[in-house]
Parts: sequence; structure tokens; C-alpha cells
Amino acid sequence: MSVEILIHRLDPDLPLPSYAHPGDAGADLFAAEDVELLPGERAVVRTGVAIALPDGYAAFVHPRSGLAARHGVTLVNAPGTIDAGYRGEIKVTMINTDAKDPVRFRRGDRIAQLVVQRVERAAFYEVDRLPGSVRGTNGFGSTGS
Ligand SMILES: O=c1ccn([C@H]2C[C@H](O)[C@@H](COP(=O)(O)OP(=O)(O)OP(=O)(O)O)O2)c(=O)[nH]1
Ligand SMILES: [Mg+2]
Repeated sequence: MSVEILIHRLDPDLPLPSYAHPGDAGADLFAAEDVELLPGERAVVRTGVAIALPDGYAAFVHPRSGLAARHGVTLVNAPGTIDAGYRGEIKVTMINTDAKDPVRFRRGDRIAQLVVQRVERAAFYEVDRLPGSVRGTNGFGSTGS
């Protein structure tokens, strides 16, 4: 089963986002521009597409593991959240975490992947005291390394 999503190409010469294999969760997004990232540098990169997600869905821009493993490239805000009401161009906030090597992307390169998911919206009920739990307030490494 797949959810139908309206997509508009702001850059008609780029391919639509696509899944590399059956069963893949992420559809690859393409760079709409050339970009060079020096060590530690970041950039907001255009993808040339805008989408209209149905209510009850969101899309998440995830890094590609190959770029992370080979070049240390990830996303500053991973995963980036695309709201259902957003009609602007999807952009990718890339960062080069490598200490030594610059990395270069060309227009048309696959720079990130989009994961579409159903999402719940919460109704927040304020209370004076929360119900107890086994974990309680322990966190941030409380179970050891
Ligand atoms: O990686 C991302 C993250 C967000 N967006 C777009 C879609 C999203 O719906 C909108 C707002 O994102 P977010 O809520 O994360 O950013 P914000 O800093 O809270 O901006 P705003 O005040 O517009 O909500 O920006 C992207 O194109 N790429
Ligand atoms: Mg926001």
C-alpha cells in the first residue's frame, strides 16, 4: 500500500524523488544545485520539489548512510520535519563533519531521503502530578553505558 502525495517540480529537469528498491522506506531526494562543503561547513540545499501531504501525515528528511560513512556528511537537523501544510520547496540542511576533507555535490546527486509517515497530533492535558512509572525521572545514561 502506498499513500498518494501531490508533488510539484520547481525544477522540471530533475527526476522525481524515488525509491531505489521495493520495500525501501526512504525516497531519495536530489540536489537542485551544486554545493561544496568545507570541513565543518553547512549549507541549506534546494531539492527542486514541493509536496502537499494529506492531513495526518508528515515527511522526514533523513541523511543517507553512504554519505555519512564515506564523507561524514549528515543533516544538521536530522530528521528534518516536513509538515502537512508546508507548500514550499523541500530543503536539506547538510553538514560536512569531516575534519580534513571538503566534499562536493553536483546538481542531480542524491543528497538525502524522504520518509513519509502517519503522525498523531496530541491534545495536551495539564495536570499537577504525572502518574508514576518504573523509570521515573531517570534518563540521560541512568542505565549505564
Ligand atoms: O529539513 C527540513 C526541515 C523543514 N523544512 C521545511 C518544511 C517544514 O514544514 C518547514 C518548517 O520546519 P520546522 O518546523 O522544522 O522549522 P522551524 O524552524 O520551526 O520553522 P517554522 O517556524 O516555519 O515552523 O520547513 C524543510 O524543507 N527541510
Ligand atoms: Mg516549526
